[in-house]
Amino acid sequence: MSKFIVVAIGGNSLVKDNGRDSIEDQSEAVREIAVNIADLVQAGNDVVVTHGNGPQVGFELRRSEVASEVTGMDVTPLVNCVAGTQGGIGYLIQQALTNEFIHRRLDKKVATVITQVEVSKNDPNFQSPSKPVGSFFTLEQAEEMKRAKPDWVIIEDSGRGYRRVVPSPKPIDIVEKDVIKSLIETGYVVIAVGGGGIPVIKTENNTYEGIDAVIDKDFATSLLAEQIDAESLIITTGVPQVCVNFGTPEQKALEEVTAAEMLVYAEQGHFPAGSMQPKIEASLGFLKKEGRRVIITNPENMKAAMSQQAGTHIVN
Ligand SMILES: Nc1ncnc2c1ncn2[C@@H]1O[C@H](COP(=O)(O)OP(=O)(O)O)[C@@H](O)[C@H]1O
Ligand SMILES: NC(=O)OP(=O)(O)O
Repeated sequence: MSKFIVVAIGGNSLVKDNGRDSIEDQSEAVREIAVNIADLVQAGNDVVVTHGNGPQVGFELRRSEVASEVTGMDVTPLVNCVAGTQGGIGYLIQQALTNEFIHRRLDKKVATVITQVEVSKNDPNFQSPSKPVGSFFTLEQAEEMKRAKPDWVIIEDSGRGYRRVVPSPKPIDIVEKDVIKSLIETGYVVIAVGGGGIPVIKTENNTYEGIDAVIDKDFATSLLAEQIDAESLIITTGVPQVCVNFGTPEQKALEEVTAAEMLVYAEQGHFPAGSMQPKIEASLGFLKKEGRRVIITNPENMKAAMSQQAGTHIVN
């Protein structure tokens, strides 16, 4: 199999106004990202796209909970909210990329694969929710929500406000990996493991069944990149570079660092759980094989980052 670039799009980078969940805003953000991805494809790279859904899956769940309170309809299980957002965001990316290829007269087809990702029902992360979803709250709003919803777990999210968290088990296997590989080998630009994939567990009969959780898309993306033997992983997020001492007067952006150096920064506590830490851990997992490269940057800088002029580059 030839070498591929896997591009992961952060769920937060698709949201402009966190309170609104506007499809118009998401479409615009996706169209901007599609231009950058099309540049990679036009330059001759085989590209696989993955994306997050943290904000969107929380909005979807909340919509369903509020509708249930008003109408008595059943609340949509979290796993189905993941499936819904995977389809909805996949559609936006698929259409934006297809249109970009039409504009450029590039003979490229795009396919989104509904992807199930296996997790263990015994994963300890089911007991300690850590994945931030949905809106950001102020401290006052968070306290009010905790009083109204005693079963919610709410944490502070990287200095950006307070958010509800849900269980986030580690991905073990990508159920549709062979379908994804075949599509890539046939020349498709594939969108897969959206929202970290739909979490499923293996039953005693060796079949699959959904389980309520949101898998971190950075871990699922790293596993996919591993399983298709990708050469590079580009993680796009809300910042142009990874920093040490983030959000303090001593903040310093990282340009090129080795995996060993990044591990030291991680151990020193520079990367918070639920935001930058999973990206770094997923990157270090992918970099265990020689010759690979991870780039972390924002969508605007993706092209410049490919020629080493932007972003944080992590190498072996
Ligand atoms: N050390 C750090 N360097 C850069 N950004 C950081 C750091 N620590 C936390 N962040 C924050 O984490 C965010 C990325 O996490 P998040 O928004 O949850 O990811 P995603 O883009 O996948 O949705 C960045 O946009 C930034 O605000
Ligand atoms: N599922 C997931 O990790 O989404 P975000 O990238 O939006 O946090």
